[in-house]
Amino acid sequence: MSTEPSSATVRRGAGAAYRVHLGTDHAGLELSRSLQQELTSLGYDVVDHGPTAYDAEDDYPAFCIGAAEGVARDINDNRPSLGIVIGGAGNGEQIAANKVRGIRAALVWNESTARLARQHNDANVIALGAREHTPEECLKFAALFLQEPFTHDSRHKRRIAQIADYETCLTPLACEISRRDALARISVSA
Ligand SMILES: O=C(CO)[C@H](O)[C@H](O)COP(=O)(O)O
Repeated sequence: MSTEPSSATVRRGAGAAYRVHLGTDHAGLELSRSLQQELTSLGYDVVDHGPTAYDAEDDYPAFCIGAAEGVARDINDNRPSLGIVIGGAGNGEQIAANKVRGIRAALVWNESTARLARQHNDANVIALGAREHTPEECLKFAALFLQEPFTHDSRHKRRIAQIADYETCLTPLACEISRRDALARISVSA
């Protein structure tokens, strides 16, 4: 049974290993369209979460949360999947994507942050600012993000697990740290 939302447009590339979910707003629509074409031609299985037409008054949250939910659904189904959310700056789009459980969305603004998003953060979504870069730069950032593996270094896994713990158990990390500090103070004074 397909898990695609009915509003999403799926473009299938030949031999795609990864599915890529895209969501944007009016500020990123042109870039999203050219990224969809490029990524499809590179063999990615592209899912467009909109918008489908230019509207200068549209709002990014639903489109970007839709893309992030697509990634989260795929991860849940053990399907290799990543997401790209685009806006004028990318900030609000990143914030919206990060509200979806299981999503680690990174704002990418150069080649280094594109690589580090995967290497250190195992980011499954990136946000791009279409008004901040040329389309060629954005394509390069997207390609670097999609191709870069996570390092699986234990320190990065530990930090990602701390974020996931907070997300799933709502155990406030700050409380945990202050509890440990308090215990340390007690053992020093004893
Ligand atoms: O980047 C964004 C959010 O972070 C939006 O794309 C941006 O705020 C849209 O601006 P406007 O409505 O003035 O075109």
